[in-house]
Amino acid sequence: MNAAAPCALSLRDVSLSFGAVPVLAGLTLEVRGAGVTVVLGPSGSGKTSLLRLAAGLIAPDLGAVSIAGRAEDRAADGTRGGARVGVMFQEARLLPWATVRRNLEFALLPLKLSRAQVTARIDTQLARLGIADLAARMPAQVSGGQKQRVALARALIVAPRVLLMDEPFASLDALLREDMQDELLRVLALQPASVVFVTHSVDEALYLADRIVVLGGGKILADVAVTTPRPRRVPAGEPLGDDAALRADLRRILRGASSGGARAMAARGAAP
Ligand SMILES: Nc1ncnc2c1ncn2[C@@H]1O[C@H](COP(=O)(O)OP(=O)(O)OP(=O)(O)O)[C@@H](O)[C@H]1O
Repeated sequence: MNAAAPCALSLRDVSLSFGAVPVLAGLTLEVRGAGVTVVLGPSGSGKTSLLRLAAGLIAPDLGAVSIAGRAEDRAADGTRGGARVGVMFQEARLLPWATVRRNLEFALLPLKLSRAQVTARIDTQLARLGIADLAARMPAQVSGGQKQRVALARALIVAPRVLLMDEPFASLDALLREDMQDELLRVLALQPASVVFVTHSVDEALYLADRIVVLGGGKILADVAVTTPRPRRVPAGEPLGDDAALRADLRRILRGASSGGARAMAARGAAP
């Protein structure tokens, strides 16, 4: 994390419960600069809740949440920012009654662009994701993988400073999932953003992350930088080279050994 970069996302002493169910307990997390921060945790550890807090969809019981989305932000083409947070979920959540192009147009509405700017932005984004030929199709006429590409295009088209992604590739088959992971990294090289990416897959975390934050028991159990050079893909089944030890640690901590796992990570030099 670049400590000098402006804060993209900040959760400070955040607590959240649903009725009697405590989910987050005094959690503090800061994300700065461009790069992929993966939030990793077992089912029910509060990953989605953390993302929904970040997106402003729910409010914490205690603590403060702030996210870059300020009106004074300007996109690369000089237009005003408006909603400068992109969100992507496990399901594409496209408007079923609108073409792919119209779906992207709706995402751009808050930016109050001219018609020419809207057209140019959509054409650029569709081309960047290799789906220009889908522009006139309805969501029901595109495949699951294509839908997620459209959803990624829709999230990126506002040139977000922060991109929140909740298991966006979890419903895809293994090969398509790998393609989308590569696609995400490729597009981020063209349009950098602070990405907060939720997953429960250790392999996905190690492939994508610049930083991995492990959630458990309502808190952050481990916070590690992943510095392995990209590309990190290896043939299926083989350990991830330099990351093999980290991978083993992450698996241990996720297996519910929040006590032993956290200590192992700390012993390895991970920031608590
Ligand atoms: N709207 C809600 N009302 C009541 N309880 C909720 C609500 N949303 C989440 N929870 C509960 O909060 C806890 C954390 O849920 P959350 O979805 O954030 O976890 P998660 O780590 O994303 O899980 P998963 O990996 O299974 O998606 C769970 O016990 C869940 O049942």
